[in-house]
Amino acid sequence: MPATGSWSGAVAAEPSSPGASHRQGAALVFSGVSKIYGQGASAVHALDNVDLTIARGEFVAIYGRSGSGKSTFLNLAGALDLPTAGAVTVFGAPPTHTLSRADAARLRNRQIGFIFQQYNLFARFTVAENVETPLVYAGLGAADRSRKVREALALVGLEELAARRPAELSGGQQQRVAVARAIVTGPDMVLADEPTGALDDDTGGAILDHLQSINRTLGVSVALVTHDPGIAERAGRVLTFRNGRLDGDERRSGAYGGEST
Ligand SMILES: Nc1ncnc2c1ncn2[C@@H]1O[C@H](COP(=O)(O)OP(=O)(O)OP(=O)(O)O)[C@@H](O)[C@H]1O
Repeated sequence: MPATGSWSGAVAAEPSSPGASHRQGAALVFSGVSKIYGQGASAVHALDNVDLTIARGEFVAIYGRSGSGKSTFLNLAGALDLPTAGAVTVFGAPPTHTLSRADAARLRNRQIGFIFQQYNLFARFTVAENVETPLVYAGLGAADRSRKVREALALVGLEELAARRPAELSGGQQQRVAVARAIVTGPDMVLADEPTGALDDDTGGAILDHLQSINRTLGVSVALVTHDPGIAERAGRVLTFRNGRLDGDERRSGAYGGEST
């Protein structure tokens, strides 16, 4: 595979829009994907020749020890970073390394929702304003934004807290705001990096329940990074990484997303 680790600048075809024919087929394809940070003696092979496909509607745990390559996987899957070699394809769009930065940003905004361990909310914005942010980037009008924000907050049970600021919320409530922000644009896939890592078991379990509900009722694919086996076993499929290699691919019936695979 040719080295692909920078934005080519070439203007790729417009990524598919939600509701288009990509609703059938793969959510995510990794073909011979490697990621090397640094060069020479200090080079770190964070991902090593990874091949995998995640189908539309799956709920997948990305599992492995610290340093196994989980976050690197998520960054490549979300077109936040590029592989050093190989190709990453998201919902049938051209491979991420062929997209311009603008096309990659559009792909992220339209089709991918991100959730992080530390919530990453804007402290000075209200709950509603935080959830509204991706809709502003998407160019929606004020009335549509307001309706979608209300719907997303209702999905996570936070309508009453719309006017508060993040510092006035519990950790679990802040993560529910992050979930609402991740789904407000109607993405096809949610990528979550240790979303329960900062929460106690019960509160974290409630976040997983929200993600399950989004997966089941909206058909949104979910890829959730965790180093916690108890969380991984709730997913319909567990992809285990070890030293940058895909070391296991286990499907479970009856778990989240288990029926759809
Ligand atoms: N920007 C970077 N520069 C250099 N090395 C990096 C960079 N990001 C990650 N790495 C290295 O790549 C390897 C994989 O890191 P990654 O963050 O993907 O692992 P992880 O499984 O998510 O770990 P954790 O569970 O601790 O977050 C590690 O050895 C890490 O030190």
